[in-house]
Formats: sequence, C-alpha cells, structure tokens
Amino acid sequence: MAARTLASMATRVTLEYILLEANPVSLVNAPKPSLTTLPLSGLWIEDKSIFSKLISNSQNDSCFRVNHYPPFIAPNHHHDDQELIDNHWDPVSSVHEEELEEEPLHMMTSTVGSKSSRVGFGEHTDPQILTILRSNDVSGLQISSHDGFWIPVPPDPNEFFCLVGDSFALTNGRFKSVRHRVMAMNSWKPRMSMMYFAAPALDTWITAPPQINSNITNNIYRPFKWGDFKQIVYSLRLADSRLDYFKNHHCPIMTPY
Ligand SMILES: O=C(O)CCC(=O)C(=O)O
Ligand SMILES: [Fe+2]
Repeated sequence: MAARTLASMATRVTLEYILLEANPVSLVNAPKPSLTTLPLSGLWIEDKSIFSKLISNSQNDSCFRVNHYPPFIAPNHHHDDQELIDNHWDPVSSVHEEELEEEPLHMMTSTVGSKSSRVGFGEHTDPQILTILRSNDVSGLQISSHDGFWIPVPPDPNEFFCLVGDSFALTNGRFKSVRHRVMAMNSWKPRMSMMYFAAPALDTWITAPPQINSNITNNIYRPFKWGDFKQIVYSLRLADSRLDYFKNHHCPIMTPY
C-alpha cells in the first residue's frame, strides 16, 4: 500500500515515509500520518518531531469526515461506456480550468444534465496541517497545478493520499497547500471518501520555528493561532485563499517544494 503527498506538485511518497502508530485513521486500519516522515529533510530541522507533536497533542483539533457523492450519469452516456471509463483511466490527462464551467462552490446536489451537477466538492485548500484521504475506486478528485490545470488523481482504494494543508505554512511556505476539488465523473457507483484532517490545539501558534527561519522578518506569514485561522476560514468562501490575510508583504515568496 502506498501513500501520496499531494503537495503543490503531487510528489509521490511511499509508506516508508509514514510511521506506523495508532491514531484516528486506524479506524480504517491505516498508518498514523506523521509529519516527521514527510520529506522534511530540506528544512534543516534536527528535531522533526516538532511537527508531529502539534497534532499528537491531547487537545488537538483534528477531525474525521466521510463524504458520499451520489452516482452521476451524464446525458448521452451509455452503460457500455462505463467499462471504458473503468479500464482506461488516464492518470496523466489533465483538464484546463477554462474547459469546465465554474460554479459557486460547495457541495452541490447532483442534478443530471445541469452544469452544476459536475461539481461534487468545490475547489479549496484544506485549512489544517495535513489531510490523509482514502476513497473507493470512483474517480473525481482533482488537484490544481501551478499553471491552472486540473490534474485528475486516479482513485485507488489501496492508497492513502496526503494533502498539504494551509497550516503547513509553519514551514514558512516551503510546503504549499494544494488546491483540490471533486468533480462528478460518469459513474453508476457513488464515490465514497474519508478524510483525517490533522490540526493542532486551537491555541497553538502557527509560525515557522526558528530552526527554519532564524530571522523573524523573513517569515512569509505573520504568526497566527490555529483557532483564529479556523474562524476566518469559516467566515470566507470555500475557494478563498485565507493565507493571503496573513502574508508579510515585505517578504519574498520562497519556492515551495
Ligand atoms: O471527497 C474527496 O475526495 C475530497 C473531499 C475534500 O476535499 C474535503 O472533504 O476537504
Ligand atoms: Fe479538501
């Protein structure tokens, strides 16, 4: 079984990067997501457990969610086509944003034939530090590349996907949260997904540790408390870039991993 990190450039990581410890995801017999095991070597931090400690804190604000997307059949789609879709999934094909009609974002009821029926979950970044996602074999998840393309993530019920969240900003922008969405693709089966959102305690300060950045003026973001950030997230639209509110404008943006 493998896990993938969907960072800004969809790096693939294997389970060697993920520690096997008990955690909420063990509900599905999954390994514990550990921030110590993501490719953090480039951060020049000796004690990489500083990240894991944030989410293993007993007051952590992590949560677990199950999503259900009803089956979606486009008009003019024939049953015979399904075999083609199931067996000829093209993981490298990508969709340019403009090719799809954008709709106000959020969960939408599937109404066959309407444009909005294609959006299962509107584009967004997850606000937490890290998301571990597992789905059934029904496609739909897409991640956004830097140049505005939507890259389909082939579904695989035997894999876990690790999505970098906004609060990984505590690496001073080295890990950048990934924009993603779920589109309803032709399928007679519902898509089911489950996510473990790893978040620290509400009063935890999200800021780059001195080991990453000895000079506080080089911080891309002003320090913020996770609880305050969460409130802002819920006051904005799903697709909004909340981290922009915390940017130190004088600071040059570093190249993310
Ligand atoms: O259902 C999925 O595959 C992804 C859902 C998602 O992005 C979320 O719940 O934040
Ligand atoms: Fe998400």
